Amino acid sequence: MSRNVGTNKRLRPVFIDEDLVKQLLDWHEARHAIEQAFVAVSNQSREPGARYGDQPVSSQPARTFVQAEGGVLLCMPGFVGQHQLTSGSDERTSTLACKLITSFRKNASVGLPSINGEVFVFSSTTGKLEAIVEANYLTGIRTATASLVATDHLFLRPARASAPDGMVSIQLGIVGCGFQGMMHAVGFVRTQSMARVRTIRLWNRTPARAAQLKELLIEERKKTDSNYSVFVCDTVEDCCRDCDVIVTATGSGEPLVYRSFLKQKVHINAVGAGEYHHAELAQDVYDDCQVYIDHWEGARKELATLRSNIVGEVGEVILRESHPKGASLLPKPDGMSVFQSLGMASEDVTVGRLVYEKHLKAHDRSDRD
Ligand SMILES: NC(=O)C1=CN([C@@H]2O[C@H](COP(=O)(O)OP(=O)(O)OC[C@H]3O[C@@H](n4cnc5c(N)ncnc54)[C@H](O)[C@@H]3O)[C@@H](O)[C@H]2O)C=CC1
Ligand SMILES: O=C(O)C1=NCCCC1
Repeated sequence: MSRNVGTNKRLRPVFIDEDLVKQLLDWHEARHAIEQAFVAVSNQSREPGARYGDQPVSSQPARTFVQAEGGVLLCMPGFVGQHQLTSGSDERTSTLACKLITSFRKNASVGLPSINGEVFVFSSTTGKLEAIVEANYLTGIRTATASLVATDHLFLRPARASAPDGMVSIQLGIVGCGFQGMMHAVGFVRTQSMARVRTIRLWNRTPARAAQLKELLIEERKKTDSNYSVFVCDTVEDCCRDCDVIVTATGSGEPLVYRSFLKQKVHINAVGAGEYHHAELAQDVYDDCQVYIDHWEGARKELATLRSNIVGEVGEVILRESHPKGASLLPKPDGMSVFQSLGMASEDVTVGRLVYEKHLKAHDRSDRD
């Protein structure tokens, strides 16, 4: 009997570590993977007869949380069917994966990231585990990219469409300069075809962390041939002042951003999770904005106490752009929009698959099942 009968050709799954993930993942390809995830989830949310046959579908239950002494373990399984790996390609793939990720807030005191995870990628035909992808950087780039995609579809595209030269420039505010704040700031400066970044305002509870991010963004300015200014702000109010786009990425359990800090028209990506997922913005912000989510299934569970006008999923906004039937879900032209980012398994599924496929391409494809 062949040694592989009853097992499979590859004896062990591929392990793709953080350094490799950083080499393999690119902001533009990640964007396509995240758009596919958003669209797959929203296509699936439609009535079966109203689904688009040319778009991906998904299966993604609400994630589970297991509380431990020092933090929490999240289990995030998902399947995305018939998604495109690269923009414009005819090739489709289906991916089954599960991210296991922990959030241990006090890890900074022992020099570790507070969020640590892995994505397990399975064959969607045999169910065999094919790859384990370290998912700290992956979670950073996928979460920042989800905010970039939401910002583009909800705020920048409409702004570009009404700008005489089709160009938009923004003042960006980053409230919380930890790992996610840093990834979001870098994401905005690396993808300036969406909007030129004019100014970046930074606030962090410990100002030294904002100062560190300022240094990094000054380095990025040279690499990206940009000319934005970067300011470290003493207060959240000062950070938000005159911003067009804001990212909140803290662990705060208390409101940090109030309506009076904000311009009339602003887009906020609310990413951080304190005790619950909508703690960073004050009720007077939620009273006056339109909220967009990544997925209803998760929102029903994790945003159950949110009092606001939830318009719908970002993926449904994207689907209606390309298949213009029915009313537009876009924010009111002079209103405030909030992308309430929970984070969802489908994002890790499509980005995990992208990393794995790029790894196979870069190495020996022949070891594939
Ligand atoms: N929506 C999503 O998909 C994801 C959300 N997250 C959430 O994003 C947040 C940031 O995560 P990371 O940057 O990885 O963590 P990190 O540990 O690198 O940074 C945490 C940040 O929160 C700030 N912070 C903590 N408590 C605060 C308080 N009470 N008031 C003001 N600032 C406070 C810290 O100063 C720091 O800037 C967390 O809440 C995390 O759960 C993380 C990953 C994905
Ligand atoms: O979606 C994720 O990944 C996470 N979301 C909330 C905090 C931990 C990681």
